[in-house]
Amino acid sequence: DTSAVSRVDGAFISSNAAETRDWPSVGLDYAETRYSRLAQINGGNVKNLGLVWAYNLGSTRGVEATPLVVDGVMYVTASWSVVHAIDVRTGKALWTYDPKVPKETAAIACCDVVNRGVALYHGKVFVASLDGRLIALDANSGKKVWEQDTRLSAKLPFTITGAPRVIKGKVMIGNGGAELGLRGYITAYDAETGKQAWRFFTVPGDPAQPFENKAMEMAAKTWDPSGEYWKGGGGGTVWNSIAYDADLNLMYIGVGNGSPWSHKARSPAGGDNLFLGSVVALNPDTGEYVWHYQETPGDNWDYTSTQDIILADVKIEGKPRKVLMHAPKNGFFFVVDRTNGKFISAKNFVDVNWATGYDSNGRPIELAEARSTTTAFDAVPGPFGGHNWHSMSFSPKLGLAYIPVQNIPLVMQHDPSWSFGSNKPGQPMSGIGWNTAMHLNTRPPKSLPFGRLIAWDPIQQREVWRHNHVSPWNGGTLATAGDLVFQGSADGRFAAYDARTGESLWETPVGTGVIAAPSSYEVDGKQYVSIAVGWGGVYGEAARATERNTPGTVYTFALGGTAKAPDFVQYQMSGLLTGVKYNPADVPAGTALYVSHCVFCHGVPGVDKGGHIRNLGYVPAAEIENLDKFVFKGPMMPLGMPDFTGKLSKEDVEKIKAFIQGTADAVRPKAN
Ligand SMILES: O=C(O)c1cc(C(=O)O)c2c(n1)C(=O)C(=O)c1cc(C(=O)O)[nH]c1-2
Ligand SMILES: [Ca+2]
Repeated sequence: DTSAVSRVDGAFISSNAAETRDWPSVGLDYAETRYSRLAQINGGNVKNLGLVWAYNLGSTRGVEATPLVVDGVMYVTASWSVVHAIDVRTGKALWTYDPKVPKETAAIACCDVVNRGVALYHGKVFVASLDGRLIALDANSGKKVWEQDTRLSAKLPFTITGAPRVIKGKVMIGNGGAELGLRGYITAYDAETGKQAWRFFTVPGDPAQPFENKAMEMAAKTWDPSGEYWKGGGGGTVWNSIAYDADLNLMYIGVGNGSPWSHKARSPAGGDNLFLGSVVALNPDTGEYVWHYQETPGDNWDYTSTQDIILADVKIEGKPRKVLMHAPKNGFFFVVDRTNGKFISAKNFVDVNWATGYDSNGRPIELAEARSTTTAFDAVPGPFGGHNWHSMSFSPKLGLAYIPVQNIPLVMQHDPSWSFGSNKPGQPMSGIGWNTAMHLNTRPPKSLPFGRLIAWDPIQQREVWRHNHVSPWNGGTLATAGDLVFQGSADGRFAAYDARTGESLWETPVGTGVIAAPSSYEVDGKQYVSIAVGWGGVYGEAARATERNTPGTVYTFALGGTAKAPDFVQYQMSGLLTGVKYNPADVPAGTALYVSHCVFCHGVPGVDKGGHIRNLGYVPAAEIENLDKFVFKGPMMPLGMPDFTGKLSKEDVEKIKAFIQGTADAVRPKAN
């Protein structure tokens, strides 16, 4: 019943946490545990789990949302921030809402046209749209009640992919865009009216202007103004995690990477660059700074700390402690005292080569080569992170966190020729506004890709078990009181594991790669598990691990479910490109242009196999022969492809063609 959302408020979310019959906020509870206390589905019967219904979201790009469910109604988002309200009892739509995001927004979205879900409060559904709006909908009708533009300016590359959270009647939302160049912040809006309550910036602004608050005055001391970081914004976007402790009246935000990535370019004399790569505790009533813990001082590797923050009460050396747990991109698992931000412990959960560990003050012990400004560094983890936004969960019963971890190799090298807004061939995606001040893969990476699900003991700081996946970029996790861990995978399966041992207990194909996290809830006394699938996210644009390409779909499972899965769609790709005429002398210049305009979406021609965006080494030759017709006001613009008119010349396009066909020729197996 959609009217049940009228009962959702802070007390509802807090009391639901005891039994978790509903799933009323994106991380399930304010502590963001993603631990369902339902145990009807358990290790003994999970093999009888079956499909109850599948719902086609009608999307072809990444789906990252966790389905929220209250009283048998599901609220979930698809690509392009489209909201679907679904009746769990029938699997049918109650309403949908399309915020009609302009398609050209895709060009300023670093990481796919994704959305991680909605928030519910007092009869409203809140969604943040890719183009930077926070929208309140009537939960009954799906009609818009209010809308706010959260951007500082429509001219700046603001996007939103994250789910809002409602804390004490205020809707909290940050944004993305630090790859292109922004100053990060989080804003609170009144849930009823949409009126802005407060805004907290995460990095200092233009020193010619007064500081907004004492926290900014403190932060500014850790930046070198000769880098003129405020011109590009400095970064520190709050694009994913927000947790809340009602007793302490503190909310915790995860702060993103530096903009540009290169520390040297951003802050030439060094400095920690607060609050990049930090967890910051704020007063939710006022947005005032309370404390911070910086996990990556002086970020130089796109090491965001926006990964999920989980709050837990644990015993450490016999003493009960209120902690937060965090596994950010930088590869270390952190346990921090959430009352005061004091470091407790950190240990790497994947191999890392930028630091050997953390000292007792919570500072990383770095390796000098990781900051070399003259040589290339095979960063492990790389900018994709040892763990990205794919949600972790925590079972308080077993004391284990379940983390989708990975390595995606990438070599980084400081680019001394970069200046803010420069667009030079070879600067990664600078043609659509990226500002990394790093060259990438100037030589092939030596580290190897992998993806795993690990169970991590935060007290002992050690891995308890691991399950190896075939590829990086697997889905978020759900832990349950039935001692199960649910997770979807890049190769298109949804599976349950024994939460104690990691043993695979059940799995089902879901038609495409999975990146989102599942949720679990009870309707009419029955426990359900739902997962929204849709391959994509930043890695999934250009790479994939399954031959299936089924549209975005929500699958809902229960014991004894017998529904038939929809027909799965095969990924269509042409053979390796052949026959496009080109001048081999154009290949080097074409390579540099391809890097500055095409590579993050289309991958390396003939090497990558395409994600939800096609690899240009595997398209019909006629399309590459007519490449100019695709890059200048081309037919893919309605799908989000940028128009390169005025950015590339006809000659540039010839050079890019040379690179595409030349690379395809270079990788073609030779007949002997
Ligand atoms: O710095 C930013 O503002 C920002 C934003 C986002 C985003 O909003 O999705 C991502 C990232 N950075 C990022 O570094 C990253 O690895 C990433 C992956 C994804 C995704 O949805 O797959 N988004 C983002
Ligand atoms: Ca980033």
